Amino acid sequence: MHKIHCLNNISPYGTDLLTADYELTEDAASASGILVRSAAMHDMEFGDNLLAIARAGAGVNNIPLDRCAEAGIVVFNTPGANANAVKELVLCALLLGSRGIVDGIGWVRDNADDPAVGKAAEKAKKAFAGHEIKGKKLGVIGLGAIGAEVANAAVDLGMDVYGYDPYVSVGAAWRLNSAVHYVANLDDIFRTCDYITIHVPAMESTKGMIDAHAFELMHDGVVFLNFSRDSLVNDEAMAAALESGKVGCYLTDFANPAVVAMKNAVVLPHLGASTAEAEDNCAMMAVREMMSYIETGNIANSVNFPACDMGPVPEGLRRVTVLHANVPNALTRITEIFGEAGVNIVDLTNKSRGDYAYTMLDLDAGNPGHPDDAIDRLNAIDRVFRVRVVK
Ligand SMILES: NC(=O)c1ccc[n+]([C@@H]2O[C@H](COP(=O)([O-])OP(=O)(O)OC[C@H]3O[C@@H](n4cnc5c(N)ncnc54)[C@H](O)[C@@H]3O)[C@@H](O)[C@H]2O)c1
Ligand SMILES: O=C(O)CC[C@@H](O)C(=O)O
Repeated sequence: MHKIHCLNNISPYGTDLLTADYELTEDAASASGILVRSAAMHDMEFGDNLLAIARAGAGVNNIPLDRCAEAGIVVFNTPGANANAVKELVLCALLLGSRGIVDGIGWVRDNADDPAVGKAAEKAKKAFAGHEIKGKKLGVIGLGAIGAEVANAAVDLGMDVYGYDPYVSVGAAWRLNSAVHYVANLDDIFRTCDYITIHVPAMESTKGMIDAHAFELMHDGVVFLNFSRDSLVNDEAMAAALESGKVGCYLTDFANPAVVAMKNAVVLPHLGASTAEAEDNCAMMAVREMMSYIETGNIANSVNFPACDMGPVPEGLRRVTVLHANVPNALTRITEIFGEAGVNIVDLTNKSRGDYAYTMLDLDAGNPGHPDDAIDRLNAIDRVFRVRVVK
């Protein structure tokens, strides 16, 4: 029986997919799998049984990816599963940043007791007039699942769209509307656009990438949208840019003490992926990825180990998997050990990704040799993180 712990509320559409071989547990320390949304895991101790963490969502900055890799824990996310939800909220934010909607709603609330509110509104409304987004220039930083959807939807709304992503995947580039202008230099997005929206992951390399230099290049009154993570924007520089009018409006999904105090900031409580549809999609994808890894060793959509797929375990074979460091000679050591134990390797896949690698081996169970000795010897290899007999 595999025990699964949910660190956050996970849609039952996901947990209902767990078969009779699984049970939910309140005890994270005994779990083989953890399902999580935004809960912070950096200070968490992980149990020895923990094989996988599946993030029902895109961002994985709440999970210590390298520590997990070195403990033999595969971390998954659910790319694209909540992209439409975020895209729709970004479109809403474009309009909130263009028209006096927020202040207008505030005015109506403040005047709710006035019996002549209708007449008063006709006089007051000139204070809340705005601009149309049609024909305006939108810069999209990051053209992954969300950025590409935002860029395409903005083209459909008549915007002139500029996209920047030096690492764009072939799939995402293929999905982009050909009307999106590809920009090779980020500064050109800052210089050109009336609206800028950022859709990149929070990493050391993207921390504070929207800084005083970026604001210096922007148009006066630019509207800036951040539905990715607050660490991407330097709050001090943003506060100064809002104060001077360089940024006309900052729309962010990430409340913190600095942004809630900013003039002309519209702050939402991390609502980007909070739709029933996105929560269901993410939960189902996370549970499927985790079950597939536990039952077959196949890895899809991991963020710390390479994708690797040998299909279901063939009848009559035994599958062993090895999570290890991406170092010279690792594969030779692994195959040598099985050879010396008299175990025939019928099929094998080895993939690497950055510092980490994964080897899957299907072994001849009819002529088993001494597989237990082999497993002990594999476990003793330096920089082997986990050896698992899947079946
Ligand atoms: N507000 C929310 O509720 C919510 C929901 C989902 C995702 N997010 C955030 O949005 C981010 C993006 O999500 P996604 O699903 O589009 O992810 P994704 O992985 O599909 O796309 C990210 C894109 O950013 C690009 N990129 C990386 N570094 C870059 C850089 N320095 N400059 C320009 N581009 C860069 C990558 O090449 C990739 O194409 C997530 O990492 C997460 O932090 C927020
Ligand atoms: O789980 C959520 O509500 C937010 C998820 C979102 O920030 C993500 O990165 O996918």
